[in-house]
Amino acid sequence: MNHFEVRGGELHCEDVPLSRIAAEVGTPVYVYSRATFERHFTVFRDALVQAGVVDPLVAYAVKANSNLSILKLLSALGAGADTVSEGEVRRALAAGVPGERIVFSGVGKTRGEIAFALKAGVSEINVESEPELKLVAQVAEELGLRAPVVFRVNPDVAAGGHAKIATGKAENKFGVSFAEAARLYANASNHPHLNPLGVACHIGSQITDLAPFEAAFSKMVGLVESLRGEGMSVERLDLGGGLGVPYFNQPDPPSPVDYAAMVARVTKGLKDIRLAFEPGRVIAANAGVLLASVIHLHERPEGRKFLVLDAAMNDLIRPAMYDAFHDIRPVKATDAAPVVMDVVGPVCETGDTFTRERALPPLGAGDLVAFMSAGAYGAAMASEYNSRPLVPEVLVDGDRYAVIRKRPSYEEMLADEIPSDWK
Ligand SMILES: Cc1ncc(COP(=O)(O)O)c(C=O)c1O
Ligand SMILES: N[C@@H](CCCC[NH3+])C(=O)O
Repeated sequence: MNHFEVRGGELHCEDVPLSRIAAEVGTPVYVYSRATFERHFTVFRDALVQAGVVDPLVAYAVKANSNLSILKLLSALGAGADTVSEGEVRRALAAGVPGERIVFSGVGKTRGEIAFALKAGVSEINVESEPELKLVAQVAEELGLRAPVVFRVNPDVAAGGHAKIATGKAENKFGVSFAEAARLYANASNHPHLNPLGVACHIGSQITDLAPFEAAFSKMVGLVESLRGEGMSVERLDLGGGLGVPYFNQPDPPSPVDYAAMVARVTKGLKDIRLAFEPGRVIAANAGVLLASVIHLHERPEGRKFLVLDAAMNDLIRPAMYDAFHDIRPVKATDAAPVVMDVVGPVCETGDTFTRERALPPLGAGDLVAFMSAGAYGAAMASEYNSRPLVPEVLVDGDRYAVIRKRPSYEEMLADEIPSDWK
């Protein structure tokens, strides 16, 4: 079931023509399908349950798309939240995610953030280094409580994909090294203010092959067994996120069903353990598009064509940052022969190029285009670079839509700045 499809010659999100949103809200704008978000979450969770995983904690990675309305609808389906800052913990709480379904990850949590999360009753603080373990213990002692900690272990597994989003190799900053995990776990077990619950790993993002997951998860299962063998209690194994999504012309990732079957197979020997997952992209990416208007087509006499849009790298940074490919579709379908062009934004950076030499239908000023698969790491990574107001977001539900983050006015954009009165 695809909720972004051409009907009557025009691209729709569910039952709403994208041209209507462009006319009423303006462009650039992110447009999300509620039904797709809900389906993706349900498919992921149900795949695990059907494969035999009992009561998985599916903690949606808030960073992928952190809009409160999105968090609210996932929370209502039973989703937890994987968070990496106090801001994300606050978002999750504000959206109604109960503390016991919140995971707090990240390599540099501050004292204040740890205190906030502990007071909020998060389910696990994923500790990523020895100094952080000490800090969590200190804060827990000051607050007079026992901190639920899970050790994020770096399994030293290469996940493939773009180097900027690989996290599971020893050279990456994430997690305690495999070799020190047992010692730190034992220290925590003997500490009055620490309650070690288990271990976690997250090896990267947009992973399109099961093999690296399987290699990492097998190591984690071995670690749980050896910790238990040394008499330590391990009740949780958090397997992170990272499952890739189809980005049009790229290798098809494994389905959630294949992923779940592998998880069930690799973990089946472990008894009395709760599995947790932190999927982000697989829930959000294909649930959203970035809708933009063509400002003009600039044709050089030598032949190169630049399609200049009103969306730019500040609205969708993935192509500039990771050379990411997003399918670009005209909102009005046409059979006209394609033309080869570069698609660029108005920002003053050469990197503000969404794609080079892409064959697209003829397009000109005022035409609308949609960047597909933009629901994850799109709006969440947007900025105001070049003093462009933060891109708004719209959620579609059947034949209705709601603006779930408005476009700030220029006055609002400037309002937080305090001009100094220095001479
Ligand atoms: C700790 C952690 N968990 C989960 C995720 C979500 O990853 P993805 O969106 O690839 O599922 C990330 C981002 O890669 C992460 O850093
Ligand atoms: N922001 C990245 C994914 C990073 C995942 C965060 N650990 C992307 O758009 O592909």
